[in-house]
Amino acid sequence: MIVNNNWLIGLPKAELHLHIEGTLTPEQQFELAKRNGITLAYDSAQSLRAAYEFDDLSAFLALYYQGMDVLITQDDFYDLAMAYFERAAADGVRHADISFDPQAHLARGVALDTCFDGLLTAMRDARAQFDVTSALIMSFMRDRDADEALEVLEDAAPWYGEIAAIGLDSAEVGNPPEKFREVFARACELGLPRVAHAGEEGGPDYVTGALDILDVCRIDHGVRAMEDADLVDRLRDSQMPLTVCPLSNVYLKGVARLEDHNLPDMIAAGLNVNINSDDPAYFGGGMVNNFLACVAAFDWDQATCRTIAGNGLREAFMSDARRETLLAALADYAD
Ligand code: HPA
Ligand SMILES: [Zn+2]
Repeated sequence: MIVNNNWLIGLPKAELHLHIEGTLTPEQQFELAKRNGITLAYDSAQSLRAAYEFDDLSAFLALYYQGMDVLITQDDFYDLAMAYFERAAADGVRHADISFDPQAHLARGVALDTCFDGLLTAMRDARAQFDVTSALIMSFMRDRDADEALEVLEDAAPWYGEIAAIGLDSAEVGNPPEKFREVFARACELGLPRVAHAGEEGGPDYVTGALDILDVCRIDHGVRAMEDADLVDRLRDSQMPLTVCPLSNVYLKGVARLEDHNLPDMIAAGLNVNINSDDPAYFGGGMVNNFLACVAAFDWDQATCRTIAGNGLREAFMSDARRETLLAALADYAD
């Protein structure tokens, strides 16, 4: 059966690797800049979008962290997240694990409670308005000091009950997992699950480090794990979830074309992969666009799309009841 746009929208999906700041569209950036009396370095949303040409992760991160300067108030975080949830719902996303970078906001003088209150209120409202459930991942920036991350982790104590996991993102190469050994050990002590970006631009040793040193329950990206056969065996045997972001890898030049991506090899190796949009405002759109791109590049059929969607639903941070509902909806979903 042909896999088309409408079928993919109806396919029950979870998104596990999504930076909420990466959902900030140029149009919303201008809207929030105006609301907060900020002058942007671009004269229109169109010219800002035209600047979205990235040679690598660090070129993207420079623009990405600059973009979030418009997020000042609780309402800004709320509106950002609600706009994402509305688009995600239209894409047939039924659950999203959304991550945010508190340090990027604290460094600009935006308090933790501003971020948490705005995001958590939006998450609650999105469930009621769009039937999209969600979980929150507090991510640390690996290019900043580990001491700072530890301090933020302690300062987030009032919200431990609201945090599904801690994460690790930003510039990977030169900031290996061992830099965050203490932070992740503390999170473990606090009973907080852990995920980390690894093997996006960094080599397979970053993935091994995330497993051995950070004791993560999911690897974000993980595509370069394929360069180490023993690691591939380990990931397959443990069925460690890998949150792959196909269009992100193309936009950040990890691969020249999606056809060159090793995602089909990962699936053939028996790895537990799911697909995600990472930063949809920057990398060519949301979940349906990522699925469509894979269908076009790898000739995926409905069965493959179902398997990948099921992998996401099984590994997302959601309640057992919600998972049961969504897996039943997936099983019932017609060809
Ligand atoms: O793809 C990414 N990698 C690392 N950090 C990030 N922050 C947003 N997106 C990314
Ligand atoms: Zn990411």
